[in-house]
Amino acid sequence: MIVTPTKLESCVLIEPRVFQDDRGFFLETYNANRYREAGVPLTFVQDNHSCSKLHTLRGLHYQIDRPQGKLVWAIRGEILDVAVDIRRSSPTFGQWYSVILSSENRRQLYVPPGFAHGFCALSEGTEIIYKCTDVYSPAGERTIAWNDPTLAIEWPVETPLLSPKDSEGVLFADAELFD
Ligand SMILES: Cc1cn([C@H]2C[C@H](O)[C@@H](COP(=O)(O)OP(=O)(O)O[C@H]3O[C@@H](C)C(=O)[C@@H](O)[C@H]3O)O2)c(=O)[nH]c1=O
Repeated sequence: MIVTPTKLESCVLIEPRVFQDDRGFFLETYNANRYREAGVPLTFVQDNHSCSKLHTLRGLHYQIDRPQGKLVWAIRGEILDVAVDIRRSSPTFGQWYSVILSSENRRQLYVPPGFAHGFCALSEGTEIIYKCTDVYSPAGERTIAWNDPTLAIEWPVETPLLSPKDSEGVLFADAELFD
């Protein structure tokens, strides 16, 4: 597998080795030993699977009480996946990184704990899987506005399909962040 650091501290892009043969393909989507060496140090305790209509945007999400590291990949269609470093002590605090994850390129993005995460679906019925290093905590959920002017994330659509919660995200400047 190929591991590429991103410009954000501890956030890495992984391209698993894909084995093709007459029957189809095989790949390891997670292997504790190799992913630890790649800079994915924590144990995962929850797996999520979501399906999104074209131009759905989910995010920017994080849990303030139980920060989650997330290993994200697409199994159908493609997304623009976005990680935002919201750790005040980090050298890359306030910076974002985006990458296309698709069922074609098989890339995985590791978004560490202490980051906000979001994505935009670039195809109809886009399905993603992500492993999380901590469990869901509804009371600790926080949402930063996807179109926050300070972060100025370059999204591929101007009027995405949003949940009511994501329509009311708070400004980055007003958000409760990590030390
Ligand atoms: C995230 C989550 C949601 N749910 C429930 C709550 C709700 O009724 C329904 C849909 O939840 P949401 O609208 O929050 O789903 P969604 O907008 O897809 O939330 C996700 O967005 C991406 C960007 C992330 O990074 C994830 O961590 C998560 O926050 O699923 C769980 O039961 N467990 C979970 O872990």
